[in-house]
Amino acid sequence: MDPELNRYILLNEKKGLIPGYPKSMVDILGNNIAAVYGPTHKYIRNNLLSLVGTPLVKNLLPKLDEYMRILLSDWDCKTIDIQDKTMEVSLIFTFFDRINHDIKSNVSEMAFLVQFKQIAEAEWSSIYDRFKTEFDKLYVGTISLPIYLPGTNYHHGFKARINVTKILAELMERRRASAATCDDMLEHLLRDVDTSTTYKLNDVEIIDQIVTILYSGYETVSTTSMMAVKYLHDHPEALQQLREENFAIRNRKKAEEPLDWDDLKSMKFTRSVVYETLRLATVINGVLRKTTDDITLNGFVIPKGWRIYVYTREINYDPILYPEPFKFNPWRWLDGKLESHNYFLVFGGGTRLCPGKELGVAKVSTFLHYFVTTYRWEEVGGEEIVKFPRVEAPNGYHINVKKI
Ligand code: HEM
Repeated sequence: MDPELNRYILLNEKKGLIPGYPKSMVDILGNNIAAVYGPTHKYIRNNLLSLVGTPLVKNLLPKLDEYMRILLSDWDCKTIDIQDKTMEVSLIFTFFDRINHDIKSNVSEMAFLVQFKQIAEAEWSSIYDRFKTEFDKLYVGTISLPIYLPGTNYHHGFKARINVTKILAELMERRRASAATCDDMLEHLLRDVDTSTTYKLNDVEIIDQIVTILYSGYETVSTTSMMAVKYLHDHPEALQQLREENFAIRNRKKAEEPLDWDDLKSMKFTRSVVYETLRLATVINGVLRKTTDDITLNGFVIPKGWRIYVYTREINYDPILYPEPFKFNPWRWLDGKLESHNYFLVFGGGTRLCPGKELGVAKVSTFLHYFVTTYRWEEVGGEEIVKFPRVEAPNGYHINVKKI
């Protein structure tokens, strides 16, 4: 829990502190970015950065904006399980770039499904169903005990990984056979659009990258979006300021005009709300490392092959860094100093600093932009939200939504 030691470990992978994720995760996620180190990690990471890194957020914003409008367009006078809905926020636009405007009227469709149908036409809806079912099993399998017996989550997850691979391989085959070009991540991976990357990924690596992107951005973005709604509900003064900031942007734009990069950069209070939510409702409690040799840390010898849980959660509640640490106070982030603090490890650090950081913040911010400028809401009430060991609403988080 020592912030200095945690930071040292994150910054010193080269000294033999490599990722040490559990067997279930490695077996099911494959030889992905979290399982590799050294030069292999470098090229896999560079490729990922070319798909989801900060400079890309600028290009991805118009689509993100469009999908978010669609996702939020039919919530009026409904009771929404925000936990369920924000899952869709996290999945938005991983694969597919175009939206079929004809199906906008059927907007209760999940954003992911909308994208699937659009790209793949008639037969894709069946692929979507298969994919989502398998992906959910895969997800649960990665956090299970690695006991390969029929009926266990690990066994289901293992099988699901085989099926996900099969579905993605089919998808790639079709895309390669198609003469049409798309402007999405899959296209980028297949056609090697990025000429700055000298290393060309093989098909197995491409599939690993797709699974990694879906996996890493899934719970992080959705839980943060849900918790931001919760904190804003409980703190009307913060909601008021957030609304003012976002209405000011809407008022200087035409109704259908999407958010652009300058808007996003100007949303300082929105960003502060996202950061304060990430701090208070810690989605990733820590990261795992493994020693490649005996190593001395703070006077203790950690033997070769031991795992270290770099537990970063408690740093978020350090009263010296964050006075009144359990108070939701987005204003503490406004001057930007805390974001660059040495002990701000919400997105990890060193060579593994989250490559999807700005994309994740952009997704939650765009969601909040449209949510608070379109709707007001009340909690149905009586539902519990647990913050440890996982942030979740065991029975959902239901709100009654009305157009402003
Ligand atoms: C907004 C919420 C997010 C949080 C709090 C978060 C947090 C983190 C943390 C703590 C790590 C470090 C893991 C380690 O050191 O082993 C990490 C790595 C990573 N994140 Fe995120 N993340 C978020 C969003 C995303 C999104 C949206 C994506 C992708 C679209 C993404 C992709 C990744 C990948 C691929 C890695 C591995 C990097 C590497 O090993 O080099 N993350 N993230």
